[in-house]
Amino acid sequence: MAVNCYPACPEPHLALGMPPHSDYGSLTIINQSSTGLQIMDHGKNWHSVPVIEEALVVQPGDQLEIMSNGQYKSVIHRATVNSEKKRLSIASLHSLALEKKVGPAPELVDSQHPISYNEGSFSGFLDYISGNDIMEGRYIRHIEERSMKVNAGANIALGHFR
Ligand SMILES: O=C(O)CCC(=O)C(=O)O
Ligand SMILES: [Fe+2]
Repeated sequence: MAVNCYPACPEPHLALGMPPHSDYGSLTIINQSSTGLQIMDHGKNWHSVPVIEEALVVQPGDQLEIMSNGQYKSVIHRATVNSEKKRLSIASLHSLALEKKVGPAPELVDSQHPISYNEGSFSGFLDYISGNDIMEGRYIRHIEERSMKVNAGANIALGHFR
């Protein structure tokens, strides 16, 4: 579980509380004290997630994208700050165990839907983010690119935040 506290910021247009990322786990459940969470759509536009009384936000993470062989996509999200008040969020991150290898479900792989991801793990994710700039690339794209190179025998350039 992560408890995030974002103090009021005098110049919110110049700062972010948390940069764009996807969570590695399967599902993340978020409770936010005020608006600030934003999600990216396929056109790379940002949308604020409204605060709805007694409702929680549930976001698919990278493990769900991998296990579903890309049928579900993990959500790219970020946290903005505001000039008036401190914001709190509580994120309950649900992941398989640290060393557990996660790959596409065999039932979802066939000639029409070739394997799109190599196996990943939470520890692989931690190694990746500790050695790379998270603004430059995502772990899930890293394991996807590797598998696409292996499958297609070609180096396919992929955009970072998709
Ligand atoms: O503060 C938020 O709403 C987002 C927090 C978040 O993305 C995270 O803890 O991974
Ligand atoms: Fe997150």
